[in-house]
Order: sequence, then C-alpha cells, then structure tokens
Amino acid sequence: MPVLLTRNLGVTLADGERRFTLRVPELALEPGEAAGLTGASGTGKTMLLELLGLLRRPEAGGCLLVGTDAEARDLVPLWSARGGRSRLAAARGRLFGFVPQSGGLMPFLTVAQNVALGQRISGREDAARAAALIARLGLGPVAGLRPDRLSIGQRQRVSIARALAHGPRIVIADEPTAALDPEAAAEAMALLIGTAAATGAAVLVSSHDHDLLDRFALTRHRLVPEARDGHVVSTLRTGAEAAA
Ligand SMILES: Nc1ncnc2c1ncn2[C@@H]1O[C@H](COP(=O)(O)OP(=O)(O)OP(=O)(O)O)[C@@H](O)[C@H]1O
Repeated sequence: MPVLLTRNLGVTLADGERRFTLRVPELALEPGEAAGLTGASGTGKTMLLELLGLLRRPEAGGCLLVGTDAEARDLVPLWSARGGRSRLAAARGRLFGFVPQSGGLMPFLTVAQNVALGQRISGREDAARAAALIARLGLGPVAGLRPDRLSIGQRQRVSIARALAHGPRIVIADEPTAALDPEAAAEAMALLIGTAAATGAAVLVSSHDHDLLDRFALTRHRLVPEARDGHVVSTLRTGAEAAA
C-alpha cells in the first residue's frame, strides 16, 4: 500500500503576463521506495515537492493521501478547513523529512543538536535513534561541532540525519547533491537512499543529474512542460512516459 498517493493535484501561478500550471495526474510512493524527479530548470520540481510536502496549497479537487492503513487520509481539504493549517503543520512535521539543496542547518546549533531538532519539533525525542543516525552517516567525530566547521558534504550528511531522525514516512530532497562534487554527490545519494530504506521511509529526490539517478536505479518521474500563448503547463509523467 502506498505511503503517498495523489490524484489530479495541480496548482496555477500567475503574475502579469506569466502563467504557470503544474499538473500531477497521479503519483504513488511505496514505503521504502526511492524515486527520482527530473525536469528542466523551471518545470516546477520545487513546486511539486512543496505541494507534496504540505508546504504549498493545491487547487481544490485534487487528492493527496499520506500515511499507511488507518492513518492514511486525504489532506487537501485541510487547506480550507477551520483549524486546518495547524493540522497540516502537525502532519508535515510528523510524516515528512526534508533535505534541502544547501543543508538548511541551524548555524548556532551543533551537529547533534541539529539532528535532534526535528525530533523536538515533532515531539518525538529519541536520543538512541539520533545517535544511530549520526554513527551511520559517519558524523560521530564532528557531532559537537557547528555547521560552519564542516565540509559541504558533511553538512549534507547532517541534513540527511536530521530529516530522518523523527522517523518520517517520506523524505523529500530538493536537489540535495547540487552543491557537491561527483564523488561526494554519489556518497550523499547512497547514504540518503540506504538510510531511508533501512528506516522504511520512502524518498523522493529531485535532481538534474540523470547519470546519478540511473546509477541508483530510482523510479523515475519527469516534469514535461508545454507552452501555449505564454501559459506554461508542466505535467508529471511517470513510468515509461517519464523515460520517453
Ligand atoms: N507568480 C508566478 N507566476 C507565474 N509563474 C511563476 C510564478 N512563480 C513561479 N513561477 C514559475 O514557476 C515555475 C516553477 O518553478 P520551480 O522553482 O518549481 O522550478 P524548478 O523545476 O524547481 O526549477 P530549477 O531546476 O531551476 O530549480 C518556474 O518556471 C517559475 O518561473
């Protein structure tokens, strides 16, 4: 049973002459699955990750089910329900972990404190789990340091540990390897996918690096844009259509 399932999710943005529509006819992520999201610059990869991660409001009419079995529910109606925003924030904190492109770490906290932060925010403090992630990601020797003392690759590993520390169902990573050299990128991707799989979390990772995605044999999803009179409509293609 998928841990995330969408149907007919969409959003349109307009400013002046510009109009951009993102369409997601269908997307499913299974527990432990690693999926890759590709698409040229400006095709809406970040927007899609924000929609799925409950950071951006989709148009009414779509459906976004997150969780498994009894806890799975359509979260789209919460955007317009009374008190819905705080329930969305709670669901976001509990169900999702985020790995941003540049780490997004708190500069005044140590590595260990950064990793524990997601747990604190979601009310799921678990020192043993945090310590295990720090060890697995090779961060033991730098656990007491602040992020500015680390390499970019180390910071990205802290970001991966932080995203997984509270036991999310889904990890959303927006170009997590873009700032890394090829070797560090491959290492970070292996750790992200391997650690998420070990915890049963699904991962959706956007990347421009097709070779890297191929190397890790991720399920592929691709955003394909079409322009009509200045209105760009970008549609998510999955499976064989994504490879075409
Ligand atoms: N207010 C707006 N009105 C119209 N179009 C917008 C608006 N805000 C953003 N856009 C467009 O939305 C599209 C999606 O942007 P997004 O950042 O999600 O793309 P991306 O695929 O992540 O790009 P990149 O790979 O360069 O990071 C872009 O083409 C952008 O120009």
